[in-house]
Amino acid sequence: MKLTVKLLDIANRGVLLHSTDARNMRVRDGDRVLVADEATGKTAQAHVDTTGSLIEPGVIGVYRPLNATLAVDEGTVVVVRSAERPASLRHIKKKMDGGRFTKDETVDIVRDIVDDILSPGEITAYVTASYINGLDMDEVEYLTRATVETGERLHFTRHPIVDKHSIGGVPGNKITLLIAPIIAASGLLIPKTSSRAITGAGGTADLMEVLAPVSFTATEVQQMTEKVGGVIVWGGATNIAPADDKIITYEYPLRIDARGQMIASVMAKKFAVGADLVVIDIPVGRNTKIPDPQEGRKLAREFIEIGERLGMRVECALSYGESLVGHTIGPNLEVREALAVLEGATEPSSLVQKSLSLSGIALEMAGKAAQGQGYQAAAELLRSGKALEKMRQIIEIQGGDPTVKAEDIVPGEYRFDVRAPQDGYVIELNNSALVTLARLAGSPYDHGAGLEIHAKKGTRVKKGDPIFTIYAEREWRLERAIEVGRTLMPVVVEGMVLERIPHERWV
Ligand SMILES: O=P(O)(O)OC[C@H]1O[C@H](OP(=O)(O)O)[C@H](O)[C@@H]1O
Ligand SMILES: O=c1cc[nH]c(=O)[nH]1
Repeated sequence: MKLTVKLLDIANRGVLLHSTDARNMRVRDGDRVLVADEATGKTAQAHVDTTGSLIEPGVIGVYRPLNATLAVDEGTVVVVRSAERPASLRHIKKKMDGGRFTKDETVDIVRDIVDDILSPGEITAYVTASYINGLDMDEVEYLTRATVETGERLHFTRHPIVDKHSIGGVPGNKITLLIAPIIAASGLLIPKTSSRAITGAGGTADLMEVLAPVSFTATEVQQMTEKVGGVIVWGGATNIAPADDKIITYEYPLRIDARGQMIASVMAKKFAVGADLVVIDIPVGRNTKIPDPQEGRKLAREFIEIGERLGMRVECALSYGESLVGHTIGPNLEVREALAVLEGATEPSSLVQKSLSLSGIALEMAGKAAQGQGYQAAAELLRSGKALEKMRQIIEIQGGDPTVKAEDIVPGEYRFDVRAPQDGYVIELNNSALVTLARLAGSPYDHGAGLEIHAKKGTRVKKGDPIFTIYAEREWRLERAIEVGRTLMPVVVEGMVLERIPHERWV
């Protein structure tokens, strides 16, 4: 059918048809059409929305991303016809039924995700099918390679390129803000790209954004890394492994991290930046992604195997994930805590030790420290202030204020202290419930939102002592967090039935 173009500023790969035209073409909402500009021969596939009022029959509303491909002007007459569903939908259905993806099927799916051919619902179906039925090592390798090949890669002349990645799953995991500057301060190159929150209340990209912009092109990432030794940027803005960030967008609401998807997601980003040496942090423990250490060891071997297949040397660290790293959850609170350590604070020991241990492994792998001396070498880079100086250079080159101090970074103005209802010992801090409260308080979008824990596991508390404080930038969010907190009660004080088991509220 020939329709006249009206350009619409809508940010998804779609078109708007008048319901009369749609009916005549036998297409419905959510179906696909092929739009062709006969003058230029350009064609593009798009999802259909229909309307009875926003446009007239004979007109087609072309959304901005589609016009990025079509490049038609307002008023152009284009040919529109119904398009069949992409093959990748059949592959997703196959996984739902327990089948295995072939290499080509994996490429189809990843390409259709990157090119916005698959709708949000269809990508969620892909993530869910992979989450339920899993991926074997070949499927993970295909997925890793396809995720790399559909994006840009960095090519450094200097080697080795070092990188680290946490699979996440433990709240407060702000260690990259320490590890990246320590590694760079040692003279090694670390082009660190991070994702935003997946299952937590603040991904490293969300944290770093407090200090400096995190959206850069692949070329800029390479140039900045070559200049100062390292960066901490948001992978989703770089076109490095573009499928990764799109898939993570649909894992976030469900708070899932499909296992095989996770391995491929992490290893694709490491491979795409040209990493030679990679340290993977695998938090294990209740309420993490890997509750069982045995499962953690298996996952570690799989990371190492995929590294072998792609030519990267990988070492993994199973880390304590039973309770949060440090004492804070949420962007400003976490950045304040990490910056304080760079400035010389020796607490919280969980944050310092985990950061130095992982940095130490990287330094030993790169030959910057003898076996077993990595921790000490990292500690010296921290103690000497070299890591702080390097972090200032990273902040500056990314366009932030290099003179920022920890005390400058403050949490939201609304706060509520959750107090111990009775004397006793804190015997549990439920990670998942803490994340739920932090998200309810507004984290990571409201940088000032989050939690500060005053009494970690094993701490003796008296009736009335504050156990943790909830911060928010908006009063109604604080109220909501308090309300839900009353039922979720993420802290158990010995001898008190504080841990009700409500039906979990997902946010
Ligand atoms: O939200 P959850 O699932 O905890 O994990 C996601 C976080 O873990 C990784 O951190 P890093 O890049 O190694 O610092 C990712 O990049 C992301 O920031
Ligand atoms: O970057 C990450 C971290 C955890 N899980 C992912 O899928 N990607």
